[in-house]
Amino acid sequence: QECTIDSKESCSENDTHQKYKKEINEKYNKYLAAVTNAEQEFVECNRTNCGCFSNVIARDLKPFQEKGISHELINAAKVSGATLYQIIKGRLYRETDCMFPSRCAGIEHFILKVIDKLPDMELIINTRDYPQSSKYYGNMLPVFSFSKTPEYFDILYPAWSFWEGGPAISLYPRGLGRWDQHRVTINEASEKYPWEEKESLAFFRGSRTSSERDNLILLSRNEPSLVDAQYTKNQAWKSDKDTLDAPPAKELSLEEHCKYKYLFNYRGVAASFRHKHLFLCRSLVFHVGNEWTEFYYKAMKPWIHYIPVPKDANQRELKDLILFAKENDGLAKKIANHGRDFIWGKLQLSDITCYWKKLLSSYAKLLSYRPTLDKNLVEIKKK
Ligand SMILES: O=c1ccn([C@@H]2O[C@H](COP(=O)(O)OP(=O)(O)O[C@H]3O[C@H](CO)[C@@H](O)[C@H](O)[C@H]3O)[C@@H](O)[C@H]2O)c(=O)[nH]1
Repeated sequence: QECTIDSKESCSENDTHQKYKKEINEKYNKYLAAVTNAEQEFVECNRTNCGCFSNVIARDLKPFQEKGISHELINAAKVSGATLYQIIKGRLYRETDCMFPSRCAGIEHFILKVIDKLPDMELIINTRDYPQSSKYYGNMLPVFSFSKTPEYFDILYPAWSFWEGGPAISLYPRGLGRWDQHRVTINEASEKYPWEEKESLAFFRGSRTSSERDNLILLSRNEPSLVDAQYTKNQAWKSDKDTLDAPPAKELSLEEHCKYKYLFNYRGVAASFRHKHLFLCRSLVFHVGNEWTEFYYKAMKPWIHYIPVPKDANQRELKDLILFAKENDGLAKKIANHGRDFIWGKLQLSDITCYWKKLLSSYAKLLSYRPTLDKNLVEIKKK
């Protein structure tokens, strides 16, 4: 039997070490080649008129271009958890009921900012986490959702949590939100913990909304000097089983995340709101999986702005990627700064407003009828 890292029986101790060194070198070379490749292909996007994200609007609206969006299609798109809105003569109207009132408020905040520049239209906004218009079953529906995978037709809009309505945890009892304020406080924390003074640990705190997170939690239990990743409670927590057979960890603020060099981002039910915050720490973001996205993810590039991690990475693969970052500290710092500069410079609150305006203006052009005011709706006014 051949001596390999996984079948160690026929190895002498020296053999195993040599084999491991060879394998890890090959892996590191593969990662370094990926960096070189990404750097050669990378073109900085232009923020003017939300140019970094326009291609997402074009992509999401394209399927509806040929036939346009009829009144019947809008009616069909009234799926559960989705809310009908109308914009008529520069005023915003909505169904009386919204499944998640603070999410609706977080959406309305932005629409009201640009309302006088928008033509008449009606639209269906899904306030649940999960997208609604599958490419594999049912009809193609013009539903607006904050997150999706390539398997959905949903039209992406900037999440409510840029303003309010994000997940409520004990640290943020009114819900994560106010991106403008988090930007300032996390930026301050990043200055308090510059790269050279950060702890050389991989870090994660969050609840078990997806089992994809398990391998990092297990690696942390096996190698606490490399990773500190622990599950916290969420509202669905009933027993230690829900935190992978360990007591729930204490929550740590997003600012406190900045103490650590390597921050992991995982999907939850859909994309996770932690994603944009992690970059502000000027820590290196390890972004796991590439299926679940929000509107701005596509503009960020693997190996340029973050370290891409396969969604099914086992403990060994996770460990190798973290070790790679530790061994290549200058490169790790460069990617961390690049990711931070993107989010700091190109994902400002004004970019969110800009995206909403461009998205709704482009969407309205696809309506094949002139909407008239539905008397059952209520007017939503600026607060
Ligand atoms: O110690 C902690 C624990 C959590 N958080 C933050 O709290 C939020 C919620 O975290 P978590 O409980 O892990 O939930 P997620 O899985 O990230 O998000 C869930 O909630 C979102 C909004 O409801 C959905 O969009 C996601 O798809 C869903 O998985 C995130 O922004 C975390 O960064 C902290 O800041 N410190």
